[in-house]
Amino acid sequence: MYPEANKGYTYEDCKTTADWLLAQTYIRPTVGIVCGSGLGGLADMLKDQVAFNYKDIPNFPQSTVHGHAGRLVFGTLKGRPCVCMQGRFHLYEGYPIQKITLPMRIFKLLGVETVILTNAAGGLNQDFKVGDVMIIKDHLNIPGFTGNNPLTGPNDDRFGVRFPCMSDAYDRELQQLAMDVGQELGYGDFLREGVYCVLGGPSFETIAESRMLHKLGADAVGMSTGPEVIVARHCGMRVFALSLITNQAVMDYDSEEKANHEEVLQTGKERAAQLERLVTTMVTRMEHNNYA
Ligand SMILES: O=P(O)(O)O[C@@H]1C[C@H](O)[C@@H](CO)O1
Ligand code: HPA
Repeated sequence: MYPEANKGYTYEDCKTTADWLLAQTYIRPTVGIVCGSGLGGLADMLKDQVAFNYKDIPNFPQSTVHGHAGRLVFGTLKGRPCVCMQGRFHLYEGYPIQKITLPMRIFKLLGVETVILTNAAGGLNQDFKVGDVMIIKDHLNIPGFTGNNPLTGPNDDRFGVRFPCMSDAYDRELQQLAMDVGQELGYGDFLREGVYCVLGGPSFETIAESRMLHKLGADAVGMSTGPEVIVARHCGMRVFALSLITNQAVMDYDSEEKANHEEVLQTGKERAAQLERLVTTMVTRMEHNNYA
């Protein structure tokens, strides 16, 4: 009925990968972290690291994008066992959507309960500035509008239900925790919240597209995260996600600005330290508050 749709992404395939990883490390992560473009430094915050190159992990895709190292790092953050993807996969790399989201199911089978995702995104909200950090409260999954949803294909009830709810995709307590922690750390001036819009990429948006997405209610636009969130929620993990506003989407025909990946990586470098501190402090507090 769904030719090829589940080939290589079945429960058994995910279990093989998870069991292989569990056999190589004593760390049993309850928090899974995904690093966005230029934000891989988060993985370096982990102590007692056991790291794997994606190419050595059975059934794992390879990173092809500059700024995505392609390593899965196990370790602890202030004593809390974590696993961190230093590099994620995107639709535009040519992988089927089930493949780019496969790591979420492997996280689940490793024992992860809470997933924290970061990404680089273009700002659509005119109040946002480059360097702002947006707590994602919701998303517009544009590939899903045309049927490119990671849950397409036979449903395996061992992961989750056929028709999962997404109105509670982004955990509200974790959003509040991020706000609280951000304020305490003195990040209030650049901490925002908003709606993230996923496109397929790799071309950046035209002016008309950016204007349309803004009118539709998006505050930031990017090329990832939404599909991972859908799969993470399908299998019952709690989700928190952040966008670093690395550039302003061009919305004015008189503008000389041109979106480019170098600017994205540069802004990532400039904000990396604060982003890492925000996430690591949150992880510590999650433990303290029994969040995960
Ligand atoms: O992995 P993320 O979503 O952070 O990567 C963004 C989207 C594109 O891959 C790239 C564009 O510069 O950064
Ligand atoms: O402006 C953008 N558009 C889409 N994806 C992005 N990732 C970083 N910046 C952008």
